[in-house]
Formats: sequence, structure tokens, C-alpha cells
Amino acid sequence: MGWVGVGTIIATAGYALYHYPPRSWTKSGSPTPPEPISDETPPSPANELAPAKHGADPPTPPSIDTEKDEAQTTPKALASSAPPLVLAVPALNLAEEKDTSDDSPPSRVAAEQSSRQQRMIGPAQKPAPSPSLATAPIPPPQQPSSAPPPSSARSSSLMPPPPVPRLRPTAQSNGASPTGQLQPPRPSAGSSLRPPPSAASGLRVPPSSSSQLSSSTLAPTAVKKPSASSRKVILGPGYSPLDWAARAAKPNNMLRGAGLPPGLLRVTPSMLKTQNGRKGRDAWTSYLGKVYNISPYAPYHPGGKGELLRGAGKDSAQLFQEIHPWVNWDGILSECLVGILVSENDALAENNALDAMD
Ligand code: HEM
Repeated sequence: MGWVGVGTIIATAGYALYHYPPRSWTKSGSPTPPEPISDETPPSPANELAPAKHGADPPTPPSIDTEKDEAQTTPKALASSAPPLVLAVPALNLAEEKDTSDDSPPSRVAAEQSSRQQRMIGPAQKPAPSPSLATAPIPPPQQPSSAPPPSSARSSSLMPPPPVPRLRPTAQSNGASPTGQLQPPRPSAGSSLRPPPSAASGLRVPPSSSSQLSSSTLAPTAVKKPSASSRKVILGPGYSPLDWAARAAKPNNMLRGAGLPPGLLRVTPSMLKTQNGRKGRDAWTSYLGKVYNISPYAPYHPGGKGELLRGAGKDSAQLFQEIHPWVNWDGILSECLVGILVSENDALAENNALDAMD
């Protein structure tokens, strides 16, 4: 609007100068040139602005505005519309060719150029009226090529470009939150990785059950206390029942005792009483009419040596039956058999009978 105002002011000034020229122009006869021009171009102010423009500043604001509006739509028409004016507008052609090459195909450019040419000719319908008209359209294309038209054309061509789609895919890729571009690590992965803990918790169940089972299973055994009747002792190394069995199985094991005659002895209670395991003698005991030397078995007795020797020099049948009647006495002490138990009377009578025979 500012340029239009300035243009109108200049036009009015030119119009005033034209109708009321100064005396200096009339005296020297210089005003002759404006007269023919006025005859050829009566109405349009733009054509009148051309002479004032040459006399004034180079930019020529009014012509620029008029051409500016037209240049936004079809700036290319000027380059091809005036082939004879190409000499005066070398730079103008380059700028317009760039715009046409960038935006529209050659057929479209030709159509626009033809329409532009018709517009430039306007109502006068004269192809190349005067140098003033020729110069008038020339400057506008130069300036619009520098600032306004390219910006509008470029802006229109750059409107759709890629930056927006770049931002959208990132947001879409991130997914849920529009602002959360820094939220790629999603808790879902964490939630998907949390099953191990659940598995761990699942593994925790067995321990509890095992502890319960262990407690339940160990409770009876742990709580179980040896009864008062159980008086087993810890045997020394090499004195287990198997060791005794191995020793008894050997021939000439000498388990009956050293210095005894072969065969079974007739042992009276008095004799048995003297074999109590004291003073270097073996401990004998009787069970069901048989006399056994228990001294070799004493270290192997599970109830201990003291318990076993409680029956030394006497009959152990009562004690044995009270403690462990299930034990196989003969199977353990077969090799320890000394003789048979006989009464005193029987032994005395037998001795008397032998003396009588002599
Ligand atoms: C004087 C006679 C005896 C006495 C006082 C006596 C005493 C004992 C005692 C107190 C126990 C421990 C029982 C327990 O803790 O449950 C025991 C175990 C045993 N005694 Fe005797 N004992 C005698 C004679 C014998 C004889 C002559 C033999 C072999 C023929 C023998 C073989 C055993 C055996 C094999 C055991 C282990 C039983 C088991 O594992 O349950 N005992 N005895």
C-alpha cells in the first residue's frame, strides 16, 4: 500500500507537471517530448510513471507493485513475451527461467507466457509501443525475481516437505505418549522379564514344602530319645558283630581258652564259680546246661563288657532272657563252648566210681 501511495503521488505530480509545466521547460522547448507521449498513451498512469521514474530513483515503486501482483501468478511471461527486449533484460530471463524450470513444464510455461504477453499489451493492443513501455515491465521482473515471487513459489513448493513426516514416524514408533520420545524402554519388557521372579517365587514354594516335610519327617526321629532300657555302647574299631563273626569262623581260634583238654569238660557249679574272669582267669557262664567262655566275646558285646560279665562264673539264663531273648546265643558263642554243666554230686559220685575201678 505504501508503494501504491507513493506511486499515486508521483503520478499526480507528473500529471501536474505535464499540465502545468515550469517556465524553464517552455522557454527552452524541452517539453516537446511529453506531448507526443501523451498522444500515444492517454489514460494509463503506469505509462506516465515511466518518464518520471527515469528522472527519479531507479527502483520505480509503483511499477513494481503492479508487476508484483502479476508476477506472483505468471512471472515467466515477461521473458518470452518480449523477444526484442532480450538485449535489455539478460538477467531477467535467467531468473524467470529458473522459476519456470523449477515449477512448471515447458507447455505450461508457453501458455503462461502467451497470457502474460496479452496482459502486458493490455487495452492499447500494441506489441512494442515505446521505450518507456519496454522499460516499464523490465525492472519489475528483476526485483520480484530477487525477493517476492521466488519466496512465494519456493514456499509453495516447500510446503509439503519431509520434516513433518520425520517427526510423525518417531512419535508413532514411540507409540503411546506423544511427548515421551525418551520412553522407548517400556515397562512391558520389564513386565515380560519379571516372570523369572515369579518362577523364583514358584521355586520358593518347594523349599517351604520341603522344610515342612523335613520338619515333619525329622521330628519323630529327632525327638525320639533312647529309652532307658536301651543300653547299647559304642564299640571300638574292629569289634563289630561282623568282626566277631569273622574271628569265630577261623580255625584254631582258641576261643574256648588256652590249656584245656580236647573235648567237652564236666563243669560243676563250683568249678564254674571259680571261672569269673578275675585273677587272669577266663569268664565262664552257663546257659541251658552248657558252659561258654565269654571272655573273648566281651569286647564285642553290644551292651558292653560290664553287662556281659554280670553272668560270669554262674548261670546267665535269667539275665539273658530278661534283656534280649531274641538273640541267638549258640550261633554267636558256638566256638566258645567249654563243656557241660554237671552237679557236684554227680561229679563226686563219678570220681568215687573211677577210684574203685583202680
Ligand atoms: C550275663 C548276661 C548278659 C547281660 C547282662 C547282657 C546285657 C545286654 C544289654 C544291657 C544289652 C543292650 C540292650 C539294648 O540296648 O537294647 C545287650 C545287647 C546285646 N547282647 Fe547282651 N547281655 C548278656 C549276655 C549276652 C550273651 C551271652 C550274648 C551272646 C550270646 C549277648 C548278645 C547281645 C547282643 C547281640 C545284643 C544287641 C541286641 C540288639 O541289637 O538289640 N548278650 N546285652
